[in-house]
Amino acid sequence: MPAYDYDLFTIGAGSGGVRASRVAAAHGAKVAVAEEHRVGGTCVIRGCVPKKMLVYGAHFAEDLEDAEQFGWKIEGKSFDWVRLRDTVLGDVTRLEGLYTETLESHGVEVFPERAEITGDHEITLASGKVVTAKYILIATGARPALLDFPGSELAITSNEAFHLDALPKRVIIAGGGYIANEFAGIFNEFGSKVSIVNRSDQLLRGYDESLRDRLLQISLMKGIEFHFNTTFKSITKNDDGTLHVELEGCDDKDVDLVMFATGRVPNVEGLGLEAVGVELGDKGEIKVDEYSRTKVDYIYAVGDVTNRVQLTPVAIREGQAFADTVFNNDPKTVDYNCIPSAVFSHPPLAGVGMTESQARNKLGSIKVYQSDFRPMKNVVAGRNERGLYKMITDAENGRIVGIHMIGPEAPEIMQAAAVAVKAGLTKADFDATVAIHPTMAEELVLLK
Ligand SMILES: Cc1cc2nc3c(=O)[nH]c(=O)nc-3n(C[C@H](O)[C@H](O)[C@H](O)COP(=O)(O)OP(=O)(O)OC[C@H]3O[C@@H](n4cnc5c(N)ncnc54)[C@H](O)[C@@H]3O)c2cc1C
Ligand SMILES: NC(=O)c1ccc[n+]([C@@H]2O[C@H](COP(=O)([O-])OP(=O)(O)OC[C@H]3O[C@@H](n4cnc5c(N)ncnc54)[C@H](O)[C@@H]3O)[C@@H](O)[C@H]2O)c1
Repeated sequence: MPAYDYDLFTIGAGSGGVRASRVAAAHGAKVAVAEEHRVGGTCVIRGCVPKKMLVYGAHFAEDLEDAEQFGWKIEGKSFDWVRLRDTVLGDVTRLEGLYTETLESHGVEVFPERAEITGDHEITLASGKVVTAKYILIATGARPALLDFPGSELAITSNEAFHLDALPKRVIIAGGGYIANEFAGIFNEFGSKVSIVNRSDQLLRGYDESLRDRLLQISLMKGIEFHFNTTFKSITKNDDGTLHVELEGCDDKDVDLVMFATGRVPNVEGLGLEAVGVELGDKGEIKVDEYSRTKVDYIYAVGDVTNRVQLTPVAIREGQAFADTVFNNDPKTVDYNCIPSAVFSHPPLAGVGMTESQARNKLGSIKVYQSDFRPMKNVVAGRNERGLYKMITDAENGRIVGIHMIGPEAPEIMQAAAVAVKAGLTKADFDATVAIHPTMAEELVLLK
């Protein structure tokens, strides 16, 4: 047996890499991790966490507006983007410190630099240092996909959105998925004129059709513009520094900012994967088996770089399962069935299990229960915005196969409802549960 410098070398200290490294070290392994940007990865540094803080900040716009109906007179209110931006960035730095501390307190050595595989069991760091490891874990995540057309380099991505010097008066967001809808809500609440430009006529593919329609309706009502079946021809800079955007499918637009939110591509380039025999799939993702092992028996990969489900809790589970399997002799796989998810749009939406059309195709005979209601707070505020909850059951046995919700706090409510769906409960189990009144969540046990 050759002697290696480390039992495990992890490339990438994001959601998957941090969990895997920490747990492997707790199981007694000698572990090092390399991070080329900042410890914490996408989710902590420029994803879920700062995004959610901006969503909170943005929502005050509506709360302050609604407050008047509840008797509050708020004079001279104004919004300071730089103050919010710096508060968020400050908290991100605090979290980065905590993640680094957790790694170090578990005895994981952290290299703040890029790493590449340069030979069998061999990793070379940007500084030139060469180390060896018995196992290598690739947890390099993904990066924003960029569109390619004349002037496309003038656009930003979510990476830059957290650092803007000023809010754009007018912004075009390309794409119709998670990031496009979340940032459309954020910018719109802050007062920017938002236009979503989407190449297809579908938003948020994979979510239940009724929720997608409802989000579109409400977003239009809030003043967000949508241009479907529209593509980019060019972006040029006007004399005053604003951007002229030529579009195919709708009129040209002059805006202050264009942001691409058109998916994410796995970070596999320049890692030396081909040379050691790691196999890639059609989208450039690392191909792995159910234990996250690549074609090379000592190289594993977890998280977005494998393009299974691009969500932080999934990357974390994959990292945990890898560490338990390899370093605790406790083979574990991740169960991808019934993963709940949410879009932190305004209002947010959330889903678990099959959508109505998926269930109809798969099961044939289904029952759909739904509640289309105006939350009490919206009624008092005079806000004409309705929530929609849907439950899809297998008509044969009443088992719930999907729950879908749009409305205030939908993701918070969904986390608990997802336990019931995962556990295979039936509509009758929900009916047997006494409501908590008055709540929005009680709609779930009162569905007709
Ligand atoms: C704007 C945005 C919002 C999001 N919101 C949510 C949300 O609300 N909920 C949710 O569940 N998910 C959300 N996600 C997705 C989530 O962030 C990812 O699924 C998750 O971070 C994936 O974790 P990972 O460990 O695979 O990769 P990452 O967290 O991306 O970590 C990979 C790390 O590897 C580093 N790296 C890459 N190559 C190298 C190299 N050669 N050497 C050294 N280091 C390297 C990178 O710098 C990075 O830090 C969001 C993503 C974005 C972009
Ligand atoms: N709340 C959350 O959990 C959350 C939030 C943000 C991001 N994420 C994760 O990050 C991933 C990336 O987010 P996203 O919004 O960039 O991706 P997405 O897959 O949700 O949406 C991508 C959008 O871009 C469009 N698109 C793709 N290629 C295009 C092209 N060449 N030209 C024009 N349009 C194109 C698609 O039609 C789609 O509407 C998500 O899939 C998700 O897994 C999760």
